[in-house]
Amino acid sequence: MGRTQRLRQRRAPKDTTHPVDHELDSLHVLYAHLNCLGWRNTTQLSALHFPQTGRGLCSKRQRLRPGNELIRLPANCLISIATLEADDQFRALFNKDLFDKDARISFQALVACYLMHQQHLHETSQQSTLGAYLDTLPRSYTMPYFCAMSELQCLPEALLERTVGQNRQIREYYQIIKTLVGTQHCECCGQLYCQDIWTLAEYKRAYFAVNSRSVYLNPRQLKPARCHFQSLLSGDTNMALAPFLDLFNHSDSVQTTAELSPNGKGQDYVLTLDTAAKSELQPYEQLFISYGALPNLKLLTDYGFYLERNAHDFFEFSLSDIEQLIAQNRKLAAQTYHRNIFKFIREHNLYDQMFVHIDDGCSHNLRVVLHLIFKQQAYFPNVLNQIAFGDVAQFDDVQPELSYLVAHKISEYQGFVKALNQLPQLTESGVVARSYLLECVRYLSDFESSVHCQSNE
Ligand SMILES: C[S@@+](CC[C@H](N)C(=O)[O-])C[C@H]1O[C@@H](n2cnc3c(N)ncnc32)[C@H](O)[C@@H]1O
Repeated sequence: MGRTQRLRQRRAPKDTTHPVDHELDSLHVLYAHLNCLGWRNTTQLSALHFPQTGRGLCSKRQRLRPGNELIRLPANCLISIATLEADDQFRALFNKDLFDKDARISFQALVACYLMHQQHLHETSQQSTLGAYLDTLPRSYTMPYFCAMSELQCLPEALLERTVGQNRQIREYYQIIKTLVGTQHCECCGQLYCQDIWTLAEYKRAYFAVNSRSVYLNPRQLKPARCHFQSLLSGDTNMALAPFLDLFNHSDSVQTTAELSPNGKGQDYVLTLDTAAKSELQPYEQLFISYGALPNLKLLTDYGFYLERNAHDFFEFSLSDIEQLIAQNRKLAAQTYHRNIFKFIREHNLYDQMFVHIDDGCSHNLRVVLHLIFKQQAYFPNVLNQIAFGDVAQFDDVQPELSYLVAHKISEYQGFVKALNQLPQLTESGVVARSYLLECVRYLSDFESSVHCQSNE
């Protein structure tokens, strides 16, 4: 055994593993490719498999502290609007004369097309400039969007709503892309674009690759003065894919900043660690970045994972949750309610932001809505003034109803978990969704216990 290998064996902690061979190969090709583009891996980052998160990044040699740069990637390594605009072959697929102001797509949807375009070049002629990057992308994703139909039937409304929204959006964009590009044949293989190459299944995968791996950019940065795609796009070109940098996983206990910074010749995309739970991160310890102050529902539906005891989590209720509670709870069902109370709440948008937070308690809107439904005795000509300007304490009398609502939700989510457990098998997305539901049950149970602890104090 050589000296390097002995050192490696000594240093790598037992609970991490190196990526498997084919992944290692593609990562090496990517290092080399980025190196040619000017990336110097000054923090000696390396990809490993970590038991909690799967593939992620650590530094092999450096100890990193808040204030240190995590990575400095030359801007020409990013896949941004500048990359798409500079690619003649890709631009030629989109005939400007066919752009329609009533049928636009997001920049994210266009970048997904670019990934498919490069993937096809990579597969058919090995001529993609992004081949090295494409080979490092995950082969599958774990958002509920990719759940089997039988699993979707066991998921709560809040998850389904988002998944259905994503599906609507993806299909709308795909239809527009089909109209623009679909009937063209590929020059190198003769196949029809949307029928054979950019299939809907491929598009979905590419869409979520971009959704879960892109970094934010100021919309004016890296955008050429003349933009072929301008009148096709519905929003800003405020994101980019960042090869290798997109191997950082997310944590709620770090703060990081990202900025484009001049480097003498051009610009670098620099990620800096601002704060972390520890004052120093050791070699081989996983390095995390922050994707934002995101609750678990968003992490699950957009990124396909959730965090246990996520500091940014909260649990949101809908008005129909309260309607269902009334229908199912004998005591509440026996009560009489104002005939138009739900209409009134809907008309005045009082049902927005009805949530509980483990430290902050019940949100103002949820308290007000529970009060209006369960406590307001007379009709309320002046109730909106009271809500906006009145004494908040007057809405404090809803603790029993809040407890019923939380208990109702816990039992509903336990029911969904049970239904998932009864399926003969689960997809990867189904497994992640089931553990997310259990985390929600844990969150709500802890919320309920903390409320009781407070009232006993
Ligand atoms: C930008 S990528 C990060 C690298 C990714 N793990 C990989 O191997 O390609 C984002 C994806 O990583 C995963 N991820 C990020 N943070 C995570 C975490 N804290 N726990 C589990 N998975 C995480 C999710 O699948 C997410 O969609």
